[in-house]
Amino acid sequence: MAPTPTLQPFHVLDDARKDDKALPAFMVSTTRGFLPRDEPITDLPAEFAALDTLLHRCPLQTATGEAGLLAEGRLGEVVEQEFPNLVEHVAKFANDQVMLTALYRDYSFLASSYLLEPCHHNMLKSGSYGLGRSVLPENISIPLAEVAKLTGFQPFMEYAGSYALYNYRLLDPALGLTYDNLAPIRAFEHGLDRTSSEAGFVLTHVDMVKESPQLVAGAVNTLKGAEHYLGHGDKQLFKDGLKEVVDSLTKINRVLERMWSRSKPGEYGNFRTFIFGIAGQSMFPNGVIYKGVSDTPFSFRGESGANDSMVPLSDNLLQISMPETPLTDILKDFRKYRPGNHMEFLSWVKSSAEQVGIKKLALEDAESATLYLQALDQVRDFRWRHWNFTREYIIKKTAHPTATGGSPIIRWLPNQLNAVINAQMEVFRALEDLDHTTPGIAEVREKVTKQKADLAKEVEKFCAERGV
Ligand code: HEM
Ligand SMILES: N[C@@H](CC(=O)c1ccccc1NC=O)C(=O)O
Repeated sequence: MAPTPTLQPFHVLDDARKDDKALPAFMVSTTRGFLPRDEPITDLPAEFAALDTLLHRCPLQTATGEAGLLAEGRLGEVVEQEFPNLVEHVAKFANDQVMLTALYRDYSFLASSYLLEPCHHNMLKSGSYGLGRSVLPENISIPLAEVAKLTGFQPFMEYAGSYALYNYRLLDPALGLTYDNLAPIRAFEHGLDRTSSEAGFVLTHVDMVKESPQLVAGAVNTLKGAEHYLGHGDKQLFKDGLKEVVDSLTKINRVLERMWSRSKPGEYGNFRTFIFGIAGQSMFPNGVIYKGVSDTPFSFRGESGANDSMVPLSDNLLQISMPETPLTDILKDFRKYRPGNHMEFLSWVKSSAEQVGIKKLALEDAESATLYLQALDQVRDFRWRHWNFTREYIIKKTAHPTATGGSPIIRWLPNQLNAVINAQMEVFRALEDLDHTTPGIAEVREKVTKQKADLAKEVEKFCAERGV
C-alpha cells in the first residue's frame, strides 16, 4: 500500500503580529487573510517630507479640490527641477519592513505618475495614449529600486504592495474595517475624495480581501482534512473545509457586485491611464530606462487584479487546470507580482493539493463532489461577474487592445473562465457516473452550459469587430 502523504509544513499566522515591524508587511494569516498584517502606514518620516508633499500636489484633483500637477502637465518639470534624491535616508529603515512598504507605495505612485503623465494629456488631445516617458530619473529610480529590493516587490507599482491593498486608511480606528470607514491614502485622479470612482474602485478591492481570512482557513482545512482522511478514513474535515471555501467565496462575490454602485464605468478610463504597465504597451515600445539603476530598459507589468491572491488560491486548491496556451503563460507571469509570502503560500497550496489529490478525493463520493462543484461555481461566478465589468468598464469604452497588466483584453479573461467551466463539466460527468443528480445540480449544469455558449459568441463578436 502507498504510504499516506504528509503535508509539508507552512506557517499561516494565527496572530498577524501587528507590532513586529521586522516581518514583511504582507504575510498570510487566518485573521487578516491577504490584507497587510496591519493597516498601512499613512505618514512618512520627516526625512521623506518632500516625497509626501509632491504626492499631495500630484493628483488631477488634489484633496483641496484644486487642479494638481498632473492636470497641469507639470509633474515632469517639478520632478526634474525640484525633487531631491532621498535614497540616503532609506538605510535608516532597513529593519522596518512596514515603513519600507509605505515608501515603496509612495515611490511607485510617483514613478507611474511621472511615466504616464504625457499619456493622460495625449488622451485628452487626441483620444489615444501616445508615448509615455521612456526614462525614469535618478531621484525616483534609485530610491524606488532600493525599497523594492529591500521589500521584495518589483520596482514598479504593484497591486498589493501599492495601489490597492496598501492604499487605505481607517477614518476612525475604533470602527475597524468596514467600507464606510475606509479612505484611500494616495490617488491619481479624484481618489482622495472617498466618494469618487477611483476611491470606490480601490476600496472595493480592500472590502473583498477583508473577507479572505475565511478563504485562507477553508483552504488550509480542506488540505488538512484530505490528509486526515487519507490517514484515518474519515472525510468530514475535508468536507467542512470545502464548505468553508464555498461560504467565503460566496461572501467575496457579494462584495464584488458592489463595484457597480461604488465606481462608475464611464469614469474608469480617467484614472486607468496611470495604472498601465510597461510590458506589452504601445506607450513604451522600448521599455523604460531606470537612470542610475541599469542601462538595459525595464519592462514591468502594470497593476492588475490578476495579482490578487484569492482567485489563484482557489485555482490551486481546486486543481483547476488551465490550457497550455500563451494566455496561460501570462497568468503564470502575473505570479511574480505579489508579496513574497503570498507567492510561497500559493505554491504550497498548489503542491499540497497535488500531493493529497484534492480533485480525485472530491470526485469519489456524491457529497464531496457536490461541495467541490459549488466551490468551482463560485470561482466561475467571480470570473463571469468580472468579465461583465471588463465589458462595461473597458471593452465598450476603449479600443486599446491590452489591459493594464499587458494581457490581450478580449481573449485573456475568457481563457480562464472557460477553464473553470470545463472543470465543472468534468464534475457533472463524475456525478453521472456516481448516479447522483438533484434539481440543484441540473440547474447549475444548464446555467453553465448556456454561459459557455454565450461567452464564445461574445468573444467572437468582439474579435470580429476589432479584427483580432
Ligand atoms: C471595474 C472593475 C474591474 C475591472 C474593469 C477589471 C478588469 C480586469 C482586467 C482587464 C484584467 C486582465 C488582466 C490585465 O492584463 O491587467 C483583470 C484581471 C483580474 N482581475 Fe480584475 N477588474 C475589476 C475588478 C476586480 C476586482 C474587484 C477583483 C478582485 C480581487 C479583480 C480580480 C481580478 C483577477 C483575479 C484577475 C485575473 C483573472 C483570472 O485569473 O482569470 N478584478 N481585471
Ligand atoms: N487590468 C485592469 C485593471 C486591474 O485589473 C486592476 C488594477 C489596479 C488595481 C486593481 C485591479 N483590479 C482588477 O482586476 C485594467 O486593464 O483596467
